[in-house]
Amino acid sequence: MRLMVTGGAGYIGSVVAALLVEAGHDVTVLDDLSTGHADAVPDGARFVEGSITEAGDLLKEGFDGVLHFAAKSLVGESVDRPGLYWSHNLGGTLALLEAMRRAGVGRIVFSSTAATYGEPESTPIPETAPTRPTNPYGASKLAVDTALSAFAGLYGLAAVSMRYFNVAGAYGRFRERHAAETHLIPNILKVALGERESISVFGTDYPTADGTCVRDYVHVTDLARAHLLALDACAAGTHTVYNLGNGAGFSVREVIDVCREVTGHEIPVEVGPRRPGDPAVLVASSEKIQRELGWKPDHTSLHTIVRDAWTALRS
Ligand SMILES: NC(=O)c1ccc[n+]([C@@H]2O[C@H](COP(=O)([O-])OP(=O)(O)OC[C@H]3O[C@@H](n4cnc5c(N)ncnc54)[C@H](O)[C@@H]3O)[C@@H](O)[C@H]2O)c1
Ligand SMILES: O=c1ccn([C@@H]2O[C@H](COP(=O)(O)OP(=O)(O)O[C@H]3O[C@H](CO)[C@H](O)[C@H](O)[C@H]3O)[C@@H](O)[C@H]2O)c(=O)[nH]1
Repeated sequence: MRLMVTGGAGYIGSVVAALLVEAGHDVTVLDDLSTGHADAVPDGARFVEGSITEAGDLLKEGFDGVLHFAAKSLVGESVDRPGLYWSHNLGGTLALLEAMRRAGVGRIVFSSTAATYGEPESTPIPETAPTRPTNPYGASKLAVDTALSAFAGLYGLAAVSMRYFNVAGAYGRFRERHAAETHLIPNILKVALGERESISVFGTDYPTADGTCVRDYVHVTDLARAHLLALDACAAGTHTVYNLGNGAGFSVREVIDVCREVTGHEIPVEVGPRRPGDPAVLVASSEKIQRELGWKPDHTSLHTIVRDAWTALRS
């Protein structure tokens, strides 16, 4: 297929672009490099520097589908600058959807997020759980999911929203490389590399076994493979939502222990206050995508996820 990957110079988009090229697709990456890196675009993919708000002319070249990763995705920043998140994530995506409609591009796979659910009533979280986002980032992604349903119903768009839980690990050289890094695993590994003194643990008074937050870490390669399945399964006039996670939760302290094992570094810890808006436990039920598309995570061991991130970081 001839495919456009928005945000393909970023962490997850670059891994998906690499897998698409390997699978023989004709891939064009559209990325404004606001948080991505031109050298993360895989060999064999064409790179166009630009915004999703200006995708119209490019789309008219003729594409079979779009994989849409481009977004602002820092929860804390979204609380401080909600307008930026609404205009960038919702406004930007609406412009992209209109341009796709005008160009006759009828298929999209979209990066949604566990943040659309907010504080869950129970875990693991299925796709049928209430969506009550607790920050503008999650709200803007949920609004896009709603728009995708409308475009599917009105214009026959084939759309899939992938709700990622905590994405981690690396695929070869393709790794997480954010200038303003907020995610737990890359920040712990910076301590092991000597780029940070210690890791702050945000809260030890949660109602969990060791008092720290529990998250579901999914390997980026497993996550990326799911996109290829979704692309094939897209059906005209339907919008389908899938959760993507490992189905197992690890606490912040458990993650730090695994990072110690993998790196051999003592990783000093500082206990800090809770980070506003962090739910205690977020674990996915990925039963729907396993049942409907036959997806199964291969790299479920946290040790493997951290090892791959560590190897890529040092290469
Ligand atoms: N990393 C996670 O754990 C996680 C979890 C849930 C959802 N997501 C979603 O997955 C997607 C990818 O996340 P990531 O971690 O790879 O982020 P990233 O910041 O590494 O990648 C995003 C890419 O999009 C580009 N971009 C941003 N705005 C753009 C625009 N208007 N036009 C063109 N390019 C633009 C950036 O330059 C960057 O290369 C995002 O939509 C994010 O919300 C990520
Ligand atoms: O330096 C740090 C960084 C994080 N944490 C903790 O580690 C856990 C994981 O935090 P991350 O920032 O790595 O990930 P989040 O769970 O906050 O965010 C992820 O899940 C969200 C859904 O709620 C969004 O989808 C978001 O894009 C995705 O990265 C949280 O409990 C957080 O409080 C620390 O203790 N110290």
